[in-house]
Amino acid sequence: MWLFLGLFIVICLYTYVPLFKWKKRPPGPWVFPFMGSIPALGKADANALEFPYRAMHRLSQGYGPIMSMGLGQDMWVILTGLEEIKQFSMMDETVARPNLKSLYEIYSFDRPLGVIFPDGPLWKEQRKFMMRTLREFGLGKQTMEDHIQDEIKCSIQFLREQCNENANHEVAMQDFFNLPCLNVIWRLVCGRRFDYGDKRLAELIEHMETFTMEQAIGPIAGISYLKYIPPFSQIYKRIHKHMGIFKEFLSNFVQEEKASLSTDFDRGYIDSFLRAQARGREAGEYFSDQQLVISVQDFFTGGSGTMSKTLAYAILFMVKYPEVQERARKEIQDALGSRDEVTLGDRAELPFIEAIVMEVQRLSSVLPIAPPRVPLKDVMIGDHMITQGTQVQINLYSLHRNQEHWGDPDSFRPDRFINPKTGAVEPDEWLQPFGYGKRKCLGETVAKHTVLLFLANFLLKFKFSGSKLGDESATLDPVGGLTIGPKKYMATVQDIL
Ligand code: HEM
Repeated sequence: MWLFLGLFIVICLYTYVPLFKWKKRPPGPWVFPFMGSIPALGKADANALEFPYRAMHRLSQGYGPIMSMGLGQDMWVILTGLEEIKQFSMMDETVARPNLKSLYEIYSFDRPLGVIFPDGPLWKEQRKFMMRTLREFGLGKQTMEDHIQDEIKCSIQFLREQCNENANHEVAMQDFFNLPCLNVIWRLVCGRRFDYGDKRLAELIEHMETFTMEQAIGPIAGISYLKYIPPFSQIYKRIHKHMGIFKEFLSNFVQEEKASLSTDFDRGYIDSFLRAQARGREAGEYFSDQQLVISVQDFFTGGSGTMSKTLAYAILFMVKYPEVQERARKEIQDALGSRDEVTLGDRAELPFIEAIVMEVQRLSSVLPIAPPRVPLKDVMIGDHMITQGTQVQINLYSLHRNQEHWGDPDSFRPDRFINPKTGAVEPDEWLQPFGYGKRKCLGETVAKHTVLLFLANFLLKFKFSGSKLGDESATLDPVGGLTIGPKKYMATVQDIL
């Protein structure tokens, strides 16, 4: 009994004392031993574990755009206001990531590699290389568009086959874009694609989603001792196993690509990286095989699921708002005349489609919280100081649901992005699905083009409506963890072209 009590007190002190190193913290809820601010999160949102970003957003409405709270044995700052996020994201001192040991064990050979999680010289060098290489490959150029268009053609055929499989022409659309979007990334990585029937493709998605769609991954990554406590210990082991298989697949693939490297041209990112590796020191310090494997993994975990979940939400909104779907289709038909393929060259004629994509990105917030940061020295944001070493969360969901700015943040209203006088689509600074500043998403252009081209071409070829079987499951509530997407929903798919 005394031993148990003693142990409890030691754990409480271990988790509580570090929280009070920081005396004048930004406003925030009470912090309790062991539990930190979890009671306040639970009070703000009964489903706080499922939707932590929503619980934080609700709390911030009382505490303001810079809020502090205790999570695990650390004090965290949550940024939810546009000015605060902009100021913080533009500083050199705030590009670093916290030391997420459990995450590196799961994700990247026990240390931060790739581009999403490292910082310092490795991140600088590799981010620059990735940016340059993606640009050379044709981000926003014809080669990339050709790849996307070809994948769209394959997936249109695939949807036709699926909807003809049953008399009601119903398809579970929440996962439909997983395979095509993984292929868009696969082409970027090596210039090739998988056949949709290839079992490896479905397996890769399963391994990856064990990580990206796990609700508990945020707490496991951020609170170092959770991996020892059930049920988190089992979850940790499961994700570790799946990501191990995923990395092994990529490692083997990288070795095969190395063996067949041609001297004439780069098939994809892997070839460009291998060529830089062969050039040695003049190319940079960090061109190891493991760095390549995790960079490729970053493309998949950062790019594939985010695009496919955005598209799955786009179709769900089309089902829920048939009048928006009809107006969008008419805009496409008017722009194309007798042509039957939407290209990027048609964009100027498709302001409403662009507005729909923006509104879908705002309401879905498929990556609701950017990966955490840690300032390398004390920084002033607004009137508050964030002390060196404090973990910082940038809550993008909060920007997208800000009541004051949007007025009706929970309504689906693409016209909010259309200028009523000119009819042109206008970006809004409060829409930041790709993050802001020095660590902004590297795949923004690929993602924007992919989502727009898929959606427009699918709306031209198919009409989507609710399930004839009276399936009520088409809710807008999300599932997931780091990345979120719609729950399972059936759509009736009518082939119209
Ligand atoms: C709809 C699709 C996408 C969304 C919503 C999205 C969103 C984001 C966000 C919010 C971040 C974090 C920014 C920050 O740390 O402040 C990020 C980082 C990143 N994204 Fe994306 N992304 C998408 C697609 C892609 C694609 C297609 C790729 C690759 C081709 C990609 C590659 C990356 C990489 C490498 C980073 C890390 C950048 C760094 O830390 O320096 N993303 N993305």
